[in-house]
Amino acid sequence: MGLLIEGKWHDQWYETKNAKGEFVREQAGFRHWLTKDGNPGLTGEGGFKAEPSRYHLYVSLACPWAHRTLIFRKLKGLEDLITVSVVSPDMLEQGWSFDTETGSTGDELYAADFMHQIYSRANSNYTGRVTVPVLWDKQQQTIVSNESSEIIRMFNSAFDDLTGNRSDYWPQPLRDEIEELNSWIYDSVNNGVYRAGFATTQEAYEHNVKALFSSLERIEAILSQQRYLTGAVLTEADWRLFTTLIRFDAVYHGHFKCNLKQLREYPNISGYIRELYQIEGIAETVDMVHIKQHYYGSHHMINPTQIVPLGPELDFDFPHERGVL
Ligand SMILES: N[C@@H](CCC(=O)N[C@@H](CS)C(=O)NCC(=O)O)C(=O)O
Repeated sequence: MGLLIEGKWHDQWYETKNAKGEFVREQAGFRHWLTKDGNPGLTGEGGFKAEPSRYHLYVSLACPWAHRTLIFRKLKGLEDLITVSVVSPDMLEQGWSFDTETGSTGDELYAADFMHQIYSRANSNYTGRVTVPVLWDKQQQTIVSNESSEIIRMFNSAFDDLTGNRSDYWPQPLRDEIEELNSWIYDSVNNGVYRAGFATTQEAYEHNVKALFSSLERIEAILSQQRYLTGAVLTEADWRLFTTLIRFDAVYHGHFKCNLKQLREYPNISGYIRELYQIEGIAETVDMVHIKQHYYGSHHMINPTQIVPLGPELDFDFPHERGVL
């Protein structure tokens, strides 16, 4: 685990001392937008037109942020247009690395050994953490974006004219509501589990676990009244939440000590997870072996023995019964 400083790799754990034991997630460094016509998007530069076979995703199957992009690739029928490389579940001294042994693919483009080499290829002087997902442009040989929340918005519409798939997970009338949900769910749940797990003081840990569970109670209440977060329509906000929920009982509950309850104890959240999991193509994006191997095997500071627990036994295939709402 580490970062690049002026293009050189340094093996270094997260700095939490300056923030009273709090884990502070770094802002993503590449923020261009892939668009229908190649015009610039909200940030960064233009020149990234939606075209078949031009873009590549680097993902970890363990990572909830990368998982969002794989879900949108699936939902939007982009599998033939956008190729994928899957990193090794182990993120050790060299950070994310490539192998072909464990359900990983190796680097399909350049046969690199480590993900930091992909970042250096895009910018030989890069300073920052080397994260997944990465959306790579094979034509310009650079990173379009390493920010999942923006990559899923690109996937939501940029390729629609090529695929004819116009399903919309960010519908105009719901955007304000989605933004509001995303905001508190990101802080206390998506990033909240990390803030609990990577905290290095008791106070920071407790603060984050309490905030996490108060948001889970709030989500349980919402989902007891309606099928999805905004009501009857499944949106981006649900998919962003899903990738954290599906990992919860397997890793965040134990490894990150988010253990006031298991999600199995929340009937509405549990049914909701199963419903989303059972949507066509989604189960294939969930890899519990990579998920457990990554977290328990990569964070030495939390789990020095690297032993991966056998349980819990989880079954997301039984009926969700959310149709009654
Ligand atoms: N803002 C990024 C965050 C991505 C991120 O932090 N990914 C984790 C994996 S789950 C990572 O690569 N961490 C490596 C590190 O922090 O050094 C996004 O949502 O795309």
